[in-house]
Amino acid sequence: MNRQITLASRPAGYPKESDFNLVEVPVPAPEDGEVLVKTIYLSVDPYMRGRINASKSYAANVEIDEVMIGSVIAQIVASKHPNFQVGDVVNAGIGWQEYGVAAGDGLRKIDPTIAPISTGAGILGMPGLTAYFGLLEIGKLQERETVFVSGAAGAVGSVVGQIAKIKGCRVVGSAGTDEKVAYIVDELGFDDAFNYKEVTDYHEELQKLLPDGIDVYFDNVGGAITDVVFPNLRIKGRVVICGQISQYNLEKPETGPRFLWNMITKRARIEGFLVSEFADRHAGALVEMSEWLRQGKLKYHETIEEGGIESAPAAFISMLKGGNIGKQLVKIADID
Ligand SMILES: NC(=O)C1=CN([C@@H]2O[C@H](COP(=O)(O)OP(=O)(O)OC[C@H]3O[C@@H](n4cnc5c(N)ncnc54)[C@H](OP(=O)(O)O)[C@@H]3O)[C@@H](O)[C@H]2O)C=CC1
Ligand SMILES: CCCCCC(=O)/C=C/[C@@H]1[C@@H](C/C=C\CCCC(=O)O)[C@@H](O)C[C@H]1O
Repeated sequence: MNRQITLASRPAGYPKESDFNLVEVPVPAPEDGEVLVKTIYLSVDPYMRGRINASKSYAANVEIDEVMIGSVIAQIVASKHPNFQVGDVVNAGIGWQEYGVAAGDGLRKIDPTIAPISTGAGILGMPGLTAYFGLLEIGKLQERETVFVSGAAGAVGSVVGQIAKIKGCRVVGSAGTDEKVAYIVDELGFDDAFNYKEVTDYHEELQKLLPDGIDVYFDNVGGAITDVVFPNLRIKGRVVICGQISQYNLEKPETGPRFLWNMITKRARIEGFLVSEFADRHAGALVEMSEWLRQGKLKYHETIEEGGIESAPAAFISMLKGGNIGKQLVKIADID
């Protein structure tokens, strides 16, 4: 049998475990052009919070009793596609379930000789690519500039800071615990960082840590931290809107930012993006990122919930509340 997590109810505020159901269905069979995969690691990501709301956003919602949306690192157990063999490891968008059928066309193979396969959902997957394209293409980062990244100890933010260091920049990050602050400074090489839950005056903190101002702000969180970036921008600064996680679980959205006149005086630019816009360049970026990983210029951490498919809701809620360092995954099965 195949165990799946379905959406039971639409959460108000933070999701609860009771917003999800565990159900059992028969394992499906692949048709021509398809593969049957067994999930090894399940990825839980912030964007999933938006997909379980009632109101439509930029992408389709998960309906009640539907399997939760998501991508997995999985092993092929049956193949009816000429390019895939039993045993191959792939990244497949089958959602929160132990087994699933996926179309072979467009499926990304994971090379287990480069790094552990779990990285295909993290530093060598969608979050790593988000950092790469957000910083280099949207942020147009130049050597020796100054960078501030919020959500700096997470899957995306931790890579943003390291790429900025590779480019010779001064990098400051914000994160929600002292352990995370120590991790990004001591392990990842950020120049400085602060715990946004302890610091009360963000403006004063940014003036202290980045006294010459910010060339590129990589925004993963939005809210009060983002508000105070605007007066701290340098001339021609760039604000990259990657995510706004501080707002995803609010029942009533906050107002702001109210410092946008700084965009005029600083002749600055603000731009949102989706990593999927760069899909035709993902493969090339992964080659460069893999090489940085091999050279030790990029490091990563994963927070892995070992409790199987039934623990996916708890891992998702924990990630939304800051329980992860680096990429949050759920281990579903061992690889054969
Ligand atoms: N534009 C795009 O294409 C993409 C955008 N994203 C966005 O990037 C951001 C980071 O994603 P990802 O790296 O996967 O997730 P993370 O690994 O960073 O995990 C989420 C983190 O968000 C932080 N957080 C939660 N609530 C708040 C809050 N109120 N204020 C500040 N921080 C908070 C927590 O860390 P802490 O302990 O520091 O609070 C938590 O660990 C998200 O906003 C996501 O939506 C991700 C992928 C693609
Ligand atoms: C208003 C909500 C903003 C949410 C921003 C965000 O987090 C967007 C993320 C996705 C992202 C990932 C979506 C699917 C995962 C693909 C599977 C994989 O490669 O591992 C990207 O694809 C565009 C946004 O939908």
